[in-house]
Amino acid sequence: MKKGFVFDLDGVITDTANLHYIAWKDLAAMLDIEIDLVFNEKLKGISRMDSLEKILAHGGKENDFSLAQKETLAEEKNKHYVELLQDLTPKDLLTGVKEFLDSARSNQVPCVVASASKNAPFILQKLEVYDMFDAIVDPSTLSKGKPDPEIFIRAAEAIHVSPEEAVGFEDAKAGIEGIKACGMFAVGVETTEPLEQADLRVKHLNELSVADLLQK
Ligand SMILES: O=P(O)(O)OC[C@H]1O[C@@H](O)[C@H](O)[C@@H](O)[C@@H]1O
Ligand SMILES: [Mg+2]
Repeated sequence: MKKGFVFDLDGVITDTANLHYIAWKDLAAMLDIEIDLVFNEKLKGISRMDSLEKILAHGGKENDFSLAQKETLAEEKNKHYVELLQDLTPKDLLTGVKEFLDSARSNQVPCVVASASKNAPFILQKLEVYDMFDAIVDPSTLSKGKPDPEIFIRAAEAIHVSPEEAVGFEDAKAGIEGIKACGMFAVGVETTEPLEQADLRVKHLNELSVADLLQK
């Protein structure tokens, strides 16, 4: 029997990958580095600083900046990204998300967000679903990013269930890996990449029933 739901944000609740891409592409261009949509796939689920490191390495500039300079660059990208987030509305919720969260609430299943994004609270407010979650893990308090299971273990703790009693929803391979590494049941929300490691694979949350998942 499952007792709680753990959600990734980007790619599961809403799709902000394209907004991250626009902001990173501009920053990379400023540094004379070109990135494309294929490369952008590598940035899904990983932290802001890890994304910057990957972009710099892609352009052969991994040793060109001090830590302070990299922090300034990451901050600049985030400023642009947050500007792009201003236009987010409840229409940007992915298919079936609102209905699924409503159903979880009516079944009294606690829900928690486990996202690498420091902008998660703001995004959830813009989407008008902030109040549907019992907790949001603060990624700045974590020592390791996905695929490490730390964020999912902390998420389960936040809603007072064990990882084995929780169902995790993820769209990225690294996320599914983290979910499975702590013994959680993994639902893979497949957008671009196949998620073979997931226990259950769907395109949209409207393919799922809360009652069925609780029986897993
Ligand atoms: O820069 P933020 O909002 O803190 O986000 C960190 C990461 O959050 C993840 O959810 C995204 O998939 C990554 O692409 C992003 O880099
Ligand atoms: Mg994601």
